[in-house]
Amino acid sequence: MANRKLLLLPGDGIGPEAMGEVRHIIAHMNEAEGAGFEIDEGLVGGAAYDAHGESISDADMEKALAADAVLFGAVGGPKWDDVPYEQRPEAGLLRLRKDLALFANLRPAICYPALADSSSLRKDVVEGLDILILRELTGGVYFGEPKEIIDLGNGQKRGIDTQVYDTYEIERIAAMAFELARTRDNRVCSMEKRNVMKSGVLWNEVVTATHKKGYEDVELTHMLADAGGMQLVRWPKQFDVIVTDNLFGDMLSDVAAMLTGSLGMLPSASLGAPDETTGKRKALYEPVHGSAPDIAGTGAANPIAMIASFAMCMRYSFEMIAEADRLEAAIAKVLDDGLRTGDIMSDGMTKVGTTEMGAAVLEAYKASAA
Ligand SMILES: NC(=O)c1ccc[n+]([C@@H]2O[C@H](COP(=O)([O-])OP(=O)(O)OC[C@H]3O[C@@H](n4cnc5c(N)ncnc54)[C@H](O)[C@@H]3O)[C@@H](O)[C@H]2O)c1
Ligand SMILES: CC(C)[C@H](C(=O)O)[C@@H](O)C(=O)O
Ligand SMILES: [Mg+2]
Repeated sequence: MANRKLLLLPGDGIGPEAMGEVRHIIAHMNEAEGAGFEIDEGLVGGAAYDAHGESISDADMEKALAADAVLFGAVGGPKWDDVPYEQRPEAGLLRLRKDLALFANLRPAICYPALADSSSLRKDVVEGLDILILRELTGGVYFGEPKEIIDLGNGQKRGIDTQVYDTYEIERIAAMAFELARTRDNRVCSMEKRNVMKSGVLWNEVVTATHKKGYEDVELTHMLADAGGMQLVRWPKQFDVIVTDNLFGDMLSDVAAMLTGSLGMLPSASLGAPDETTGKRKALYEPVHGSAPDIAGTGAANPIAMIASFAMCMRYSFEMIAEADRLEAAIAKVLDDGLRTGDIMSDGMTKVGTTEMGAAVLEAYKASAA
């Protein structure tokens, strides 16, 4: 039996609720298909803060470093609004990204056929949509120094964040964008704000230079990130792969989420560089959505983003392509059958909660066994 080490970090709010559905899928795969997932668990976010006063412990960081892949739920919520900035729940996620060196965040936005009517945009704008936002994840304004609030002594304070990018950080994400594009429609659009930001000027230069180093078969275009946001809602199907920095990628992927119907639909994969000896990448898989405090505890959360994140985990970390395809097809099947959580509900459909949706996906997965 294959030995596949997975660390589950369910986190806060709807994180544990959505993760519960993935747990059932993993249990089935271990029992019925000999998948050999070896599960460990840890605490992150507010749950970790409540247990030991920090958003992730060194012991759980060690587990994350030792795992083949990490499955992450969501962190945050009003309960922790007043904890010190360094210990806020979100800091646990940022530490995981930084310490595991997960520089590449793949955020696919796919509009399932059954949901073409659920977007706030017209059906013809989103129907058949399949784009990939590749977000740089360990640099930029998220991690640049200085990052502080200073007292100016005249009754004023100054908040400072620093946007920093070095050549190598842009090169490696650009190369990844070109490589991913080759597996898709072979087109990359790079987004920055070179008209305002020096880091944008460098980003544009380095992406262009990287393109010339063996990637000229891929079509490369550039767009200012604000115009990119506009084009994403005007005619998103013009894009294939969008490569952009940490902050623009955060915002543009939430915009892209609404093209698919709901934030509850969007999975993501965060990958590091291949290990020099084993070739394996460190990896963390998480839904794009947060802890959704407004619906946490009500059993209404859509578990599809979390389940689809597990499908990405099988695809990218374990080369379980057939299983990933089957799980994604199972999601499409339950949507075709008319099952909907509240966030994607529309007239004539059957409203279900988290557990019913998760169970239906698992049944559809089981039914697709060869
Ligand atoms: N990766 C993460 O852990 C992550 C990501 C984003 C936000 N957050 C944190 O989550 C907290 C809440 O942030 P927010 O409200 O801005 O964003 P959010 O993504 O938690 O929620 C935004 C809206 O989308 C809805 N929604 C999100 N996921 C859903 C799902 N699976 N099913 C149904 N509806 C869903 C919510 O009910 C809410 O109305 C904050 O503390 C924030 O920092 C964490
Ligand atoms: C929770 C927060 C730190 C995170 C981010 O800003 O990257 C989230 O919004 C995301 O998109 O994963
Ligand atoms: Mg975000």
